[in-house]
Amino acid sequence: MIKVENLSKVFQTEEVETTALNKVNLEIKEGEFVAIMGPSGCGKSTLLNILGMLDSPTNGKYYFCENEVSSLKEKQRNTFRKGNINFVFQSFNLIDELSVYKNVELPLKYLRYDLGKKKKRVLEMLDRMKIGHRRNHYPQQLSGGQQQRVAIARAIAPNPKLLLADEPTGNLDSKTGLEVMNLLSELNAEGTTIVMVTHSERDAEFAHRVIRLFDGEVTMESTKKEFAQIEY
Ligand SMILES: Nc1ncnc2c1ncn2[C@@H]1O[C@H](COP(=O)(O)OP(=O)(O)OP(=O)(O)O)[C@@H](O)[C@H]1O
Repeated sequence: MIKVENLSKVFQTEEVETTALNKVNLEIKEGEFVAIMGPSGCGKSTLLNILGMLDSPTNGKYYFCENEVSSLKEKQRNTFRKGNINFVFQSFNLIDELSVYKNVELPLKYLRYDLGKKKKRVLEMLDRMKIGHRRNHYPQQLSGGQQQRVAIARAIAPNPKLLLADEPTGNLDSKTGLEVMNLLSELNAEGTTIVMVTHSERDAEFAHRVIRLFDGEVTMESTKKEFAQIEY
């Protein structure tokens, strides 16, 4: 599904040049659950943003479902991303002015789902995330775990091929975080490919594979089994 070749990203400001990613090579197969780990500033979010086509690399190639997408213009990238890739963030990123129902409905509106299909899908996703009983609430009236469940419902409503999660449990207590990880794991078992940035060794245990970054370079990839042996 994903192939990245010699991918580099350099941020240039007036005073400094930062190499956030340095010749990264990696492949992610359809159906995988991959965790990206590494110390603060090593390039995890930059990589996730490029995989999610929110940003483009300075050098190198990015193939998504065998299409070379790194050279696409922003508008083309946006079109390509819609329906294919969606995100879950540490800070939930829900729209405070919209109800839970309307938040989940939003991506389907952009994809021009017809009315009946849209309603059915929103209700299905809310039930799936066990938050249907709060559909008329607003984000601020929900707990952190409930907000993240709404955010996941919104992310998966268009049935994306790839779900990208940036520290999805970062703002949650341990028990609620575990619930969210179980939901992500279930979604993965049902076929959604997941790439997740995390600082949590516990959350990484849910992944099939861990990619470790250090100073913008991949330093180690391990399978779940090897990872378990290394860490414990
Ligand atoms: N828009 C930007 N402009 C300039 N430098 C940037 C920008 N975004 C990221 N960087 C730099 O690129 C490097 C990698 O940042 P990135 O956010 O990808 O790290 P990270 O591994 O996700 O860190 P953390 O775990 O703290 O979130 C950092 O040195 C950061 O300062």
